[in-house]
Amino acid sequence: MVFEDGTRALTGIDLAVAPGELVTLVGPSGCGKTTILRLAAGLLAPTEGELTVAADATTSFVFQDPTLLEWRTALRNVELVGELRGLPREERRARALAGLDAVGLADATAKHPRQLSGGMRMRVSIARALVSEPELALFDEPFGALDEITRLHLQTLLQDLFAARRFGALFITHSVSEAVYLSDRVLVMGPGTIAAEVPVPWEHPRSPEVRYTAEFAELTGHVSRLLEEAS
Ligand SMILES: Nc1ncnc2c1ncn2[C@@H]1O[C@H](COP(=O)(O)OP(=O)(O)OP(=O)(O)O)[C@@H](O)[C@H]1O
Repeated sequence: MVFEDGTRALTGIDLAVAPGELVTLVGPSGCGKTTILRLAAGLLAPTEGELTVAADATTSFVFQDPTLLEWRTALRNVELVGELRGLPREERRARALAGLDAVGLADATAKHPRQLSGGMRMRVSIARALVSEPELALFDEPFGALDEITRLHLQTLLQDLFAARRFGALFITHSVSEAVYLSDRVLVMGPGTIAAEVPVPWEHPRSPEVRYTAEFAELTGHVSRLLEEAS
C-alpha cells in the first residue's frame, strides 16, 4: 500500500480472517495497523495486490473515540444503525434494547452520552457495532483511552460477546495481554509488514482468570519478545 505522497505503508501483507475468528494486530506506532483496518473496511483501496471481503459482508467499526451523537440518548445512538438500514421502528428499537442489555446498559438507555462514563460510552459504541450482526467487526484500539480496571472489564465483556456470537474481527491494540486474552491469533507487526503470527490455544469463552495463569504469562512474554525483535 503506497499513499499519494509516496509513503509506502504496507508491503507483502498476507492476511485472512476466517468467519468467527478474532485476530489481533500489535505493533509499534506507525507500522501500518490502522491502514490494514481501513483497507478491510473499504475506506482505502489497495494500490497493489488483492483484497477480498466476502460478498455482502457487513462490517462495523469501533474506534478509540466512541463517536456517539451527543444529542441522542444511548438507545437512539444504537437505533441509528437500524434507521440507516431502513428497519421498521419496532424492530430497530427491540434490537437496540437487546444490544444495550448485552453490554450491561439496560438501565442507561435514556441517558445522553455526556451522562455516561468513558467505559459506558464505549459499551454503547460496542452495542452499536454489534447490533447489525457484522460478519467482520473492526476495532481500532477501542480500550486505549480507558483506565486499567474499566479496560479489563470491557475485555471480559467483549470476550463473552465474542464467545456467544462469533463474529469475525480484526482488533488493534498496544496491549499484548489484551491481544492474547481476546484473540485466536496475534499478528505481530514490524514496520509495514507482519513479522510473526502467534496462535492462542484456548477455547472461548475464556475466564478472566486465564490472565493470571503461568501459561498466559508465557504467551504474553513470547509475543512481547517478538514485538521487540520486529520493531
Ligand atoms: N493518508 C496518508 N497519507 C500518507 N501517509 C499515510 C497516510 N495514512 C497513514 N500514512 C502513513 O502510513 C504509515 C502507517 O500508518 P498507520 O496509521 O497505519 O500506523 P499505525 O500502526 O496504525 O500507527 P499508530 O499505532 O500510531 O496508530 C505511517 O508511516 C503513516 O505516516
